[in-house]
Amino acid sequence: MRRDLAARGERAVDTARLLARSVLDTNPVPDWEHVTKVDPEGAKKLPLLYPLWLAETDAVSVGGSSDVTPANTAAAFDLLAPLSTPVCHEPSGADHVTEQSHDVADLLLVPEVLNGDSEALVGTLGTAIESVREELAPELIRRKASWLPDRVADWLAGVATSLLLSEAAFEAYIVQNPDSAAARESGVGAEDLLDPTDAKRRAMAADRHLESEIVYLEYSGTFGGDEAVETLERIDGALVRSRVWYGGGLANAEDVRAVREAGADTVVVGDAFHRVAEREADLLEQAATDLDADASPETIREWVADRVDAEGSGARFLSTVPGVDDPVALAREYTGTTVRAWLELRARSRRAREGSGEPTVDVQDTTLRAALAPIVDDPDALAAAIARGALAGPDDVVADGSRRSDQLSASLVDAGTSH
Ligand SMILES: CC(C)=CCC/C(C)=C/CC/C(C)=C/CC/C(C)=C/COP(=O)(O)OP(=O)(O)O
Ligand SMILES: O=P(O)(O)OC[C@@H](O)CO
Repeated sequence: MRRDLAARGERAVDTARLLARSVLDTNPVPDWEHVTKVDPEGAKKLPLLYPLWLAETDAVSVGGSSDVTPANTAAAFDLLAPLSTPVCHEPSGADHVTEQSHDVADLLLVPEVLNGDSEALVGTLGTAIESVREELAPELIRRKASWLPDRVADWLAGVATSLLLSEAAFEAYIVQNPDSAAARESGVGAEDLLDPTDAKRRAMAADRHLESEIVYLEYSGTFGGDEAVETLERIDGALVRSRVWYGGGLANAEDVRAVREAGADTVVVGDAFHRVAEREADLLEQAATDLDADASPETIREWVADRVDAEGSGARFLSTVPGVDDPVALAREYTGTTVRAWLELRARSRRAREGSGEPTVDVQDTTLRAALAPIVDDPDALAAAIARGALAGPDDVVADGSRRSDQLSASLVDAGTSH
């Protein structure tokens, strides 16, 4: 009798849960329109004033499928932690999840590939869960409460592991570009690509069986075109709870509109953002040759206007953000501020080296600090972190013990000699 009652109670809870899943939006992943993927690998740089560009996106996701390490992940989080924009962590290996990544990230995104090898579906995930349960969580509890009896500490480690996973959002990837690093890492070959009908069926399985918070159509590095649009249209309306994310090759408003109209809730942009930093490195070098350290804002504005247009990387990145009305004007504004900030930092860094010999830069009353003030809570700390990042050469040890970063587009290490 008691068992009957308990079973009936449980069934009622299940029914309520099912009903809630279908009627209410119980998905903890916000309905973001635009996510920028920041790859921590050293070859992928950040623009010097990355907080300005990233203030336009709804969320940042830190992760990449190759050459990501615990160290470059930590360095990326050091730079991104002070932003007001939400930051997600998308690890591609168990050891990328650390106490720091957990503290800084607003959301843990766990990839599982629906059309790759079993390692990329559940193998790496199993290894990661084991490592959290048996290493990360016990270490954390030992550090925070070394006095706890072993059995209690072990029980708490189990609870902490369950909590981490219950708060995570699972991403069911459909990887459709066999030439991408993501495909190589997840064992997706040409024979594994899915046509729109099969993609929809697996998306439905991910939504209703795996309960994945995100179904991610991934063309990493290339735009999926008509095939992606057709797949999204097929998936659209078939899912109950999962958000649909599209990523791959987005660098203009037209393609963004096409995938959004086809049913993508969120577009993810990676390469187009890192290209802003790539192009910026050359531009700053040129600016240091063409312009005086104390060039007026007007002179800088004209210099930038001659070099930044709709085909430039800044405008292309901003054109992928649905809320940005005039990408060229905004790209000119951000690039102008970057050039001013850079010329100023170079001059200050040179003066500091000539004076005390110390490679430090005072960021008070700088263009850098002023540009950050409206968009973050602690502009002093962030300006100092950026200046430090630009000052740190690949072999420098940063005096205050913070991690080195070679992720910024430009370095002040060798920049103090001209002008
Ligand atoms: C649960 C915890 C603690 C950790 C999770 C660890 C897991 C499950 C990692 C998943 C490994 C995996 C399946 C990796 C491949 C996933 C993938 C398609 C990533 C997308 O990579 P991109 O961000 O596109 O990278 P690129 O831009 O470098 O191609
Ligand atoms: O780098 P791109 O081609 O923009 O792709 C974004 C993202 O889907 C990669 O995981």
